[in-house]
Amino acid sequence: MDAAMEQQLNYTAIQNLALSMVKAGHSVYIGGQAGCGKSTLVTHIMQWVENEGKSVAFTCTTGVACSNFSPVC
Ligand SMILES: Nc1ncnc2c1ncn2[C@@H]1O[C@H](COP(=O)(O)OP(=O)(O)OP(=O)(O)O)[C@@H](O)[C@H]1O
Repeated sequence: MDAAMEQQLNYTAIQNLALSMVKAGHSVYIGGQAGCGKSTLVTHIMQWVENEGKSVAFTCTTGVACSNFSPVC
């Protein structure tokens, strides 16, 4: 994900914190109430990882959960 993409999304402070921690190489648990932006952030983290030339392994506990990530599942 490039800087323009991050700017366009206008992430919240907590989304930016999680993103910066991922970029720093930390393992991050992303949780929160329904609709707070978890899936949006995870999708863009996956895009960022791929843009870094790395592979992404993505799993969900159910098919319904995975349906939120149609571009990758
Ligand atoms: N920083 C943001 N600013 C504005 N809208 C946002 C932001 N992050 C996410 N959204 C929007 O909020 C909506 C809910 O986001 P998302 O589906 O990522 O939430 P979620 O936490 O994964 O929800 P759920 O727990 O129900 O699966 C989407 O329409 C998404 O585009």
